[in-house]
Parts: sequence; structure tokens; C-alpha cells
Amino acid sequence: MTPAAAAARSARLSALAARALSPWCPGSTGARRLNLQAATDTTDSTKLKSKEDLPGPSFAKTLYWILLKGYADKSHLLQDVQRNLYGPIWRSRFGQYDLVNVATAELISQVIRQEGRYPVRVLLPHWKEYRDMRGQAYGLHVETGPEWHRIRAALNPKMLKVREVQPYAPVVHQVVSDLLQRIERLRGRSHDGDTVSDIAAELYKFGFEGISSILFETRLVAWREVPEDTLRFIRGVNDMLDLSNMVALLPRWTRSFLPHWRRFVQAWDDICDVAQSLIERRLKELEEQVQSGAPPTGLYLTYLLSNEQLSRAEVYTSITELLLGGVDTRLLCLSSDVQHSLVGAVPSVRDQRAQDRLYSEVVEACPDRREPSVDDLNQMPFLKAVIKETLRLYPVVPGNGRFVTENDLIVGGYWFPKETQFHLCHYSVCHSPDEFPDPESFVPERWVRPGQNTDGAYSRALPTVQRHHPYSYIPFGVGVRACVGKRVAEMEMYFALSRLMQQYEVRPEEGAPVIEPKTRT
Ligand code: HEM
Repeated sequence: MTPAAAAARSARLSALAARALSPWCPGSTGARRLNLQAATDTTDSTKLKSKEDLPGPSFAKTLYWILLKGYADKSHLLQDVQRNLYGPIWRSRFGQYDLVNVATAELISQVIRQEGRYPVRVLLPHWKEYRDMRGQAYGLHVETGPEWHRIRAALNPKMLKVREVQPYAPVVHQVVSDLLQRIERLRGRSHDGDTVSDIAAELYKFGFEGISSILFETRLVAWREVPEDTLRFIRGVNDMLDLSNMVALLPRWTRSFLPHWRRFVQAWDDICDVAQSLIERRLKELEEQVQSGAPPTGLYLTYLLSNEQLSRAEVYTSITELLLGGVDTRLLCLSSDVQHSLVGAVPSVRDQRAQDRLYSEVVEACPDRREPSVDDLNQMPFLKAVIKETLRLYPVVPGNGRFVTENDLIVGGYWFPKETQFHLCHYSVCHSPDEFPDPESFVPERWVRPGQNTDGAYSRALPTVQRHHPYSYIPFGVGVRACVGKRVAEMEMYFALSRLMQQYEVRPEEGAPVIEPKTRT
């Protein structure tokens, strides 16, 4: 992993300012073990090695990988290359970036367990600069320390728990219905009148429509044609994330003759403009409701406005950041061949065996194409396994960051001062045969417990089911800084994938998978 790429990735990650806290927390036994270890090491701290002792690539070698070996847009693959050369922990430096890369589940757990009360992924001074320039409030991605915690505490309710997101089910189903109708329309318009190519593009738009419907509590537009604002927002996010790395890497004086800063600002302006007009439209509706004597009804935005924990300016920034996380074109698709979970899941289930099994499960739980309820999802362990396996193979966030500001750390027998930037190499760990046998194969069964409504024979053939290290698979992160939108994202993916499977088959085609209607009943 090159420093630049890792920094870029972390920056994009931070852009995720928009997706429910993982309910998954590190086991207390593990935490005790680490503290004990740290305490033991500290007593002997003079013997600990430091960052200076870490192996790692030279600047020239990094450039060689990026420029000549073509890793610039697939830097997640470089994690394994570097791990093989330098071992599971190494240092990489590039420009202003100085990163410590960790590429085993155990090392990742050590970093996370020492991350403190207010973990930071990566500092984003250029994002802060934009907010200052436009007089905007800071949100989750720019704010740090107790102020970050205050914002996060205000956003967590109605997002973090399965039962808290249940009220969003009807609106998510409406968005899925629109998606299915749109697929039908696109089929009608296609060259053979039957197949939809580039389903991925449709699913990205679904991401935006899904999260905005939840945030604004209603369908903003019926989805006959994708609204221009949606496309503008998605374009803005893409541009902003692309340029974010360059803005961070190039010195300020280059802004006077290179266009990157101007374009970065323009991209942010577009994002904020769309978000602001969506918020204002909803605010107007709420005011009209109140004026007519009706109590204001609604879900997330109404909640944020009514509980008054955040100022109006902070609500604007937070909603914008949540939309960002929901869109996730490359926000969550951090490199060209790493795909968003649902976008990835649809192609993955072109695997006929998995597709047949998924279909049978969905049909059994919801006959006659009935819309699945949240309770029905409990009868669909294979559906959940498909999503998990997709997130393992194509982690939306292949590399996360931690910049621990509160304390020094001991990781892998090395001592690190506070304010060391760590890069957590999730992609490498998710693809490690030490954690997942036959790691490059799509095997959803590895996530289904034997006896859990499953084909027992297959599970028996995989004795390692569930035996990986808990930190080898943390697609939404863990702890207080984990993804705020996890539960929403899961619900969207479960509903969309189950209903797609009720109606369509996915088959591989050069470039992108295509989907076509099911012929079986
Ligand atoms: C498959 C879908 C998604 C995946 C895999 C995902 C993954 C992640 C990950 C790995 C992080 C970083 C966690 C950490 O640093 O420990 C994150 C942060 C975040 N995500 Fe998501 N996310 C998804 C969907 C969403 C959605 C739909 C939203 C919007 C509701 C969202 C909002 C956020 C926000 C706001 C943060 C920043 C939290 C903070 O810094 O306090 N994410 N996400």
C-alpha cells in the first residue's frame, strides 16, 4: 500500500460522512488480554522497537509501483504485495504522509483497542478549509475530540439499532419498487428489449434515493427518470473524492496555476447545494404542517431538528455527510474493481449455485413475490451470507485509518507516539487464506452456521465456518467511530437483493453483468 494511496483511501473513508454504529463490539476478553499485553510491554518500554525500525518502501519504489506498475487506481492490491515484502507491519512515506500499515487481524485489533474515546480516521485539513471558507459548521468528518462525540451522539439514535431503523422499511420498499420499475423500463428500451446492462449504475442511484428518502422521510420524487439533482450530487461526490487526494498532496502554492482546488471547491459547492435544497424543501413542508395545526410528522430529519442537540448549521452539514455515505459511488467504492456491496452482490450471485439457493430461500420466506418484512429477513440467513461474503471479497472500505491522538500505542511489539497515522489493511486480511480458506472464491456458505436453515453438507465441508479472527471482517468498522449507517445500509441491501432475486436472474457478460426476468416461477 503506498502512502499516497492509503492516505487517499483514508480521506475517502472520512468522506463517508454519511452511513449505523456497528453493534458488534470487541469482546471484553480480548480487550483485557490486550491491556495486559500493553501493560507488560510498557514496563519494558526501553526495549521496544520504534517506527524508525519498521521496514518499508523507499519513495522511489512507491513511485515505481504507482506510476509504472499501475497500482494508482487499485492500491488495495498493493497491500498484499507490500505485506509479502515487508511482513505484516510496515511504514510507508510519501510527501507529507507517513503511515504505519498493519495487515493482520490481530494487529488491527491492537490499534482499534487503543484508539481512545475520540478516535480519528485521518485529519482532513482541506475539508476543514472548505467549511471555513463557506462559513459552514463542521460535521463528523472534520470535527475531532469531544465535539465530534457530541455530534455523533446526536446522530446515533434512530440509526444504530435494528429496531430503530425498522420504521424506515416502508420507504425503503418504495425505493426498491421504483428501482424494479426502472429496471423494467430500461429493459424495454434495451437493444434486445430484454436485458439491462450496467445494473451497477442503477444501484448507485438507488443508494442515494434510499438514504435521502430516509433522511427526508418521504419519497422526494417518483423515480421515472433519475432527477438531475441526484446525478449532480453523485457527480459532485465523485469529483470531490478524486480531487481530495490531489488537494491534500499538492502544496498550497500550486493552487494559483493548477485547477484542482477550484474544482474541489466547485464539487463541494454542488454537493452542499443539492443537500441544502433538499433540506429546505423538507423544512418548508414541515412548517406548512405546523401552520395547518397538524403535528410535524417524519423520521430522521424531523428528529434531528426537534431534539435540538445540533444547531441548524450542524444539521445541514450532518445531513450532507449522511447523504455522502449513502451515495457511495467511489466514496465507498474506493478503487476501481472494489464494488459497493449491493453492486457487488448482484454480480456475485451470478454464481448459479448461490443464485439458485438464494432464490429458493427468498421464495420460501416470501411466496408470490411478497415484499419481505424485517421479520422475514430472519428467515433468510443465506441472503445475509451473500451480502457478507460480497463485503469480504469486495470490501467497500478496503483500507481504513486511525490517527490516535490521546495516547501512545504499542502495536506488534513496536512503540508509537500519539498522532501516528495507521492504515488498517482490511482488503489484505479479508483475502488472507489464514483467515478464510480458499479466499478468492465466492462462498457464502462460510457465513451460515450449520443447522441454520442451510445445506448442511456444504457447511460440513467447511469446518472453518465462523472461525476467523473477529477483526478479520469488519466491513463497517467497530467501536464508537464505526459506520453510522450500517443498519440502514443492511436493510437497503437485504430488501433490494431479495426483491431483485424474486424477479430476475443475473448472468455474467463481458464488462458488466446483465439481469433478465426469471423464467421459472
Ligand atoms: C455497504 C454500505 C456501507 C459500508 C460498508 C460502510 C462502511 C463504513 C466504514 C468502514 C466506516 C468507517 C468506520 C470506522 O472508521 O471504524 C464508515 C463510516 C461512516 N459511514 Fe458508512 N458504510 C456503509 C453505508 C453507510 C450509509 C448508508 C450511511 C448513511 C446513513 C453511512 C454513514 C457513515 C458515516 C456518517 C460514517 C462516519 C462515522 C464517524 O466518523 O463517526 N454509511 N462506513
